[in-house]
Formats: sequence, C-alpha cells, structure tokens
Amino acid sequence: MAEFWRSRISQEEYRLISSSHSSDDMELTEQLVEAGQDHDDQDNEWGDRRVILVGSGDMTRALAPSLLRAHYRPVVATRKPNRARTWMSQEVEVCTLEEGLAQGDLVVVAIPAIHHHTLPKHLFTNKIIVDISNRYPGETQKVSLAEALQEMLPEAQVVKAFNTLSAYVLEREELYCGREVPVCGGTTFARARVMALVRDMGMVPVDKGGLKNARTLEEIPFQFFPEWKVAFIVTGIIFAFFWTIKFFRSQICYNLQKDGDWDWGVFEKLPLSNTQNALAFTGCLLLLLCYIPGMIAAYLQLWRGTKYSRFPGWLDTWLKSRKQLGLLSLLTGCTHGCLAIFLNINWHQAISWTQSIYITCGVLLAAVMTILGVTSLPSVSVKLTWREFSVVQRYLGWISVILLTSHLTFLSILGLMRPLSCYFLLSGPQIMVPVCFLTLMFKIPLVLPCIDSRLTKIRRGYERHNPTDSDNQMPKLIP
Ligand SMILES: NC(=O)C1=CN([C@@H]2O[C@H](COP(=O)(O)OP(=O)(O)OC[C@H]3O[C@@H](n4cnc5c(N)ncnc54)[C@H](OP(=O)(O)O)[C@@H]3O)[C@@H](O)[C@H]2O)C=CC1
Ligand SMILES: [Cu+2]
Repeated sequence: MAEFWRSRISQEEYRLISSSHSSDDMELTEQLVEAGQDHDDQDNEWGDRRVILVGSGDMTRALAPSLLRAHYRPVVATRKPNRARTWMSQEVEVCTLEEGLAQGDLVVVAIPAIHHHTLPKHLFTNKIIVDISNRYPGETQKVSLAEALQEMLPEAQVVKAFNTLSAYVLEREELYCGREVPVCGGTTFARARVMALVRDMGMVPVDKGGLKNARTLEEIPFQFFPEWKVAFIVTGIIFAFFWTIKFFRSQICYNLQKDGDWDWGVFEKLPLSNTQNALAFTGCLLLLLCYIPGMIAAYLQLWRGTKYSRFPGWLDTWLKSRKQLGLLSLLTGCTHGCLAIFLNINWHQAISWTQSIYITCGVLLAAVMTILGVTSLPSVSVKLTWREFSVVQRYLGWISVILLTSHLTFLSILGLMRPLSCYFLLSGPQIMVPVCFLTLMFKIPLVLPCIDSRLTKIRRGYERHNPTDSDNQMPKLIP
C-alpha cells in the first residue's frame, strides 16, 4: 500500500482492510493499490495526495479550497479548462478530463447525475470514484445514483460521500469542521481511503457499509427535521388540548352559565387571550416532559438493578426527544410571556404580593430556560466540559421545574381552590399545578443519599443480580 495512504488510514480501518476475506475485494484492492503506487512513482512530492475533481461547478469550487487547506492537491478535470481557470485559484491545477484523470486514482465526480453517462468510461478504470451526486426534488429512482454510476463504470470503485453537505457549507471551514460525513460503497480499502480524506479535511467520517446503502445516504438531504417529528407532534397535541379547554371554559361555558343573551364579545378573545393561555400551559407541560423520562429511566434502573438492559422503545424515543421538547418549551413559554405582558399587566395598578412572586418566578424561569436552551446547542455544548454541561443541565433543569411550580401556584393560588366552574372541566392551573407537584414528589426520593448512591453505582456498571457474571459482555466499572 502506498506509504502516504498507510499513514492516513486509521488502525481500525487498516484492521478492517486486513481482515476483509472477500477475494473480489482483495483483488480490487490490489489493483487500486498498484494504481496508487504508479502515481507515487510519477511524482513523489504529491504522491497520492492528488484528488481529481471532475467538473468545475459549485461543488468543485467549494471542495478545491477545502482540499488545499487539508494539504491535498486538487486537480480540476473539466471539459472547458480555459473557462474554469478564470474562477479557480492559482494553486489549483486545471486541465482537460484526459490530462486530469491520468494524474491520480482518487476522483470526485462533481457533475449532475443526469450527465454521468457523458463521462469517458475508459479513463475511469481502476479509479476510486467519489460520487457526491444528489437527485433533484421530486425525482424518483429505482436504484441509487451511486449504484447506477457503479454499473456504468464496473472497473472502478464507487464510494458515496459528501452528498450530505452543501457547497455553501464546504466553503466555510467553521461550518464543516467536526461534521459527520456518511461514507458507503467500494471495497473496504477504497472506502477507508475516502474516509481518511474526509478526516483530513476536518470532518468525521461515518462508515455506512456497502454501496447498497447509498439510497439511504441519498435520502438524507431530503429529510425534514427528522429528530423534531416527535416533539412537534407532542407540542401540537398539547397545544390543541389546552386551547380547547380554554375555549370551552371561557367562551362556551361562560355563555351557557350566564343569564340572558349569548355574548359574542367573548369570542374576540380567541386569537390572543386563548392562544396566550394555551401557549403558557403547553410550555409548562413540555418543560416537565423533559425531566419526567429521566426519572422514569432512573426508577427503571433501580428496579432492574442494572443499566445494561434496554429501555422500552417509547421511553428511548422520549429520552431522545428531550432537547427538542425543551427548546419548544422555551419557544412557547417566551411567546406566552410576551403576550401576557400586553394582556395582563395594568401598569398603573398596584400588584399584590402573590402577583409579584408570580412575575418574578416567571422572569427567572425564562432566564434559566434560556441558559438551558443555549447550552443544549451543539456549537455551545462542545465548548463545555462534561462537568459544566451536566451541572447546567441537571441542576438548572430542576431549578426551572421548581420555578415553574412556584410561577403556576402563585398565579392561581385562589383559583386552585375554587370549585369546578365549567361542569367537570378543570382549568389549566388546576391540571398543571398537581402535575408539577407530582413530578417534584417523584424526584425527591431520587435525591435522597441512600437512593442516589445506589443509582450512581448502577450507572457506573454495578449489577444487583449478577455482579460477577463473566458472560456479561458489557464493560464494568468499579462499583
Ligand atoms: N451544489 C450543492 O450544494 C451540492 C451538489 N451536490 C451534487 O454535486 C454535483 C455537482 O453539483 P454542482 O457543482 O452544484 O453542479 P453545477 O451545475 O454547479 O456544475 C456541474 C458541472 O458539471 C459539468 N457539466 C454540466 N453539464 C454537463 C454535461 N452535459 N456533461 C458533462 N458535464 C457537465 C460542468 O463542468 P465542466 O463544464 O467544467 O465540465 C459543471 O460545471 C451534483 O451531482 C449535485 O447533485 C451534492 C451536494 C450539494
Ligand atoms: Cu407564565
């Protein structure tokens, strides 16, 4: 294997290559290695560091500078070198397809997939082809674009990569550094080589296996907030629930229970007052929903006496949606705060002591939730140490639940005791205050030293039923 690539490919990838038993795979790997050595012999200074970029469009213009920054040598192979030279930097070599493809064996095909058939097939023999293409929105395909390209170029190794990034991102080092780049296809060697390239460019390659997975990679750019789906649905349902309650209590019940004509004036409150009210309780419940699954998980681990058994699927999904639920809680809570200022406060009237506590708790809650929201963003959380992150998320999280409980209790301290005014329909505070207190009640046992130390032991790997089981595959820490 060419020395340069041997040093770029990580030990884990090298182990994978060496342990690959497929004879086809090994044969193709040998051919590719030989091709790499040929190029090394041609020019020792650059050796395998040349990356041939086919096409001179947006992606080539974005990839070339990022390759230069990673100390690679981009060579642009284009149909129109004279035109391309005018927009490429001096350090980038620009040449014809024939000249470019003769210079190296790592080739990025950066032309739209509909033009793949125009590529001169004979020039791609024994090359590692990086296919970055994406289909256009609305286009359907039976086989992935990468598989179609592989079928067209059977004597090359097609590896799918970079299609999940945009030219805009690739132009900005601060945006692409640390990004995950899924890579699939080719022989293990070809894939490892592309992964090493991705890593040298400052990104994190993720091995997605064979080329049959290219279709999944080609779907990624069309995904629409996949991690937010659950949180959006839950928020919608909760908002609809509280909005309906408010509607029945303030508009329907009010009219049914009062004497005289139907008062249509109260319906004017629907867009502002009802929405503000529903947003407030949606924010409250979403905040609690961030902390309840962690508690359920803790009780489950205490009951099972181990952390090595899987949580049920619903709990797993719930745990994974906590960040999104928290950010949506911040959004709905702040919107409620802004609307409430317009609706409720009469600046010329003295406020009671319960109101002043309610307002102070509300403002503090907004501040604490903003810190929680900001620190949950990846760009901020990567800059925090593990201890800083866990202290902020854990302690400030529970402080926000305490502030929320006080905010709600002092908002409606008298209203809570009032008998049910709208048949059996509870008001927002009548629902939420007990839920807040219940959440805090279930949390208290978990912070008691005897239970907390037991949970800490379990989370460090201690198992109650089988503390010395040698069959256990999971690594254990000292209890
Ligand atoms: N733009 C983006 O943000 C992203 C693009 N991609 C993918 O990267 C690939 C390139 O995209 P992009 O750079 O935006 O495309 P552009 O349209 O900007 O450029 C494509 C290049 O392809 C070549 N080309 C155009 N028509 C033909 C043809 N008929 N025959 C042969 N070559 C042709 C041209 O290069 P020349 O004239 O020099 O030969 C042209 O500059 C596409 O497959 C796209 O799906 C993937 C992720 C993001
Ligand atoms: Cu409030």
